[in-house]
Amino acid sequence: MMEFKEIFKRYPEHPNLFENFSLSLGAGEWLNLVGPPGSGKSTLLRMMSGLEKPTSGTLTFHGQDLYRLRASARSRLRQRMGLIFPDPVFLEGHSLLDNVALPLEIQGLPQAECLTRAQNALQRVGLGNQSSLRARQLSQNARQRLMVARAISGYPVLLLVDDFYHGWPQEQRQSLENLLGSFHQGGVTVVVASLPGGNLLSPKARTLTLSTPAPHRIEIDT
Ligand SMILES: Nc1ncnc2c1ncn2[C@@H]1O[C@H](COP(=O)(O)OP(=O)(O)OP(=O)(O)O)[C@@H](O)[C@H]1O
Repeated sequence: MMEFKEIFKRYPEHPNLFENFSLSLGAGEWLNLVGPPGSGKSTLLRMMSGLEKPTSGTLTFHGQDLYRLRASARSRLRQRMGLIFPDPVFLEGHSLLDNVALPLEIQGLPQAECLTRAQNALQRVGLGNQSSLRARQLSQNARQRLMVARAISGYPVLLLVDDFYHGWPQEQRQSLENLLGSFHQGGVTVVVASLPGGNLLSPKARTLTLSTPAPHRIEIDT
């Protein structure tokens, strides 16, 4: 479903973060992406999500070259991804329901369906009873759960998760693990980026280790 071919990624202070990097991600796969801080996990996730253009190389998603598409076509393709990243941006003065439903409406789905999907997604992350609260009223933890609701409401085929859940109460982490597991069981491809030992990593899945120092080429452990 996703293919990195001969990808190079350079930042001014990191001129060879990824160098001739290739990776194939199969449909329905769960990939653990593990490495210490600064090893490039978030950069790799952002490249996958269509938000960070590689310096060179080809990145295809469902056979389409993500970074050679026009912006509008790329954002249509990105609607098939669910992003669970740190520091989400919300409509702070709007309700939780709006925050999940409006992106679906922008995709052109009928309003009634958007509202039903949004309410169901909020329910699944434990915010079902708070759907009329404003986003700005939420605790940090609840904001992260709101982001998960937004990510799953679009019925993604690919979930990209930057694991920042170390501080979560055990019960909520377990429920996020279960939620990701149930999506994966339903055929969704999942990529989890985490520090070594992260809770959301699947022990049965393929692991890509980004060790430091870069450059990263192809280093797949199983
Ligand atoms: N937008 C950017 N501009 C310049 N350099 C960047 C940018 N994003 C990342 N980097 C650099 O690339 C390297 C990898 O960063 P990245 O955030 O991808 O690593 P990470 O493994 O996700 O780290 P962490 O676990 O701390 O989030 C770092 O040295 C960082 O300074």
